Amino acid sequence: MIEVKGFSFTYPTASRPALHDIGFEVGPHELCAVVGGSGAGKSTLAGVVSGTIPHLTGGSAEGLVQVNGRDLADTPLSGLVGEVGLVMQNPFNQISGARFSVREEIAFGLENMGVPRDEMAARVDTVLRDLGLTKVRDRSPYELSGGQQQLLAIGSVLVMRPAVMVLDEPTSQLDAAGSALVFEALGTLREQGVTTLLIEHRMERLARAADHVLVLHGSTIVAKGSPGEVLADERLEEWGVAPLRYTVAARRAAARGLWPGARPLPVTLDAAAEGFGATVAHLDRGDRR
Ligand SMILES: Nc1ncnc2c1ncn2[C@@H]1O[C@H](COP(=O)(O)OP(=O)(O)OP(=O)(O)O)[C@@H](O)[C@H]1O
Repeated sequence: MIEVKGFSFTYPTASRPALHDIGFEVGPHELCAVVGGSGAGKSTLAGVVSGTIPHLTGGSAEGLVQVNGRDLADTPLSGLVGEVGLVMQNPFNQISGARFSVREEIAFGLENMGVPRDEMAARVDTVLRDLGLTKVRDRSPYELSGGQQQLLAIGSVLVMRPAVMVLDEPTSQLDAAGSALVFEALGTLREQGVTTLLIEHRMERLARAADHVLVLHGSTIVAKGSPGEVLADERLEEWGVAPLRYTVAARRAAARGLWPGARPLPVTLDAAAEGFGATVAHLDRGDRR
């Protein structure tokens, strides 16, 4: 569970806050996506929820940030191991380089925690299976594709069994196939009850995968709700986020009376196909009369 209330943060050298008076909650089994233009405060938010900001950066913070009921202001970073895990953009930078195989790399954090060998092997096998990495378990991390490397980074965090995962643009360095692997893994996390905060640019995928979407603009949250509510908002572009092509097409159709009036604008291909299908059926009936 993530709970943020009335939270503001200013970096040590900055004259204005990077986050201003933000509040939201994400529960277990929920995936909350964060979108926003450049400089909106997305990575800062990822740092705040994963505990690195302000612990490592300094700066001034006010308000409440809780992870599983623990107030992050009073919790040292070492106390958050196993509570919250952070996965970043570049999978390559997250590989320790200290281990020879994928299996050993995933076990690395557990070794440092002194987890008994049997339990360690069982936990590593489970993560390998859940993320579809079993077949590459004996390969060097450096021989994997970018998508598999990012799965490995996710696995290395997941094996610590954090209740909360924060992912800061985990697919930005990946091609479509690599992104598909990561989004599949996000589905697995959600099934397992992990609370997930995802900063992401791939709107089509997050429109299908997220339970909630937050829009950050000018350091504050300007919209939050379901993907359908938030991503079809006509102010999205003003907030620095490019709308989905399905929404744009339906909005243009609506302006010409070619979108069913009561139907919300679509954010997924399926919803667009249904809406345009209904329009065509309506026009067909009109022709036949
Ligand atoms: N270490 C820092 N010191 C001072 N200011 C910073 C620091 N890091 C970020 N900022 C500022 O905080 C604001 C929010 O930055 P942040 O990186 O969180 O935005 P973002 O939404 O992740 O942007 P992008 O999509 O470009 O990565 C920006 O104005 C940025 O210049």
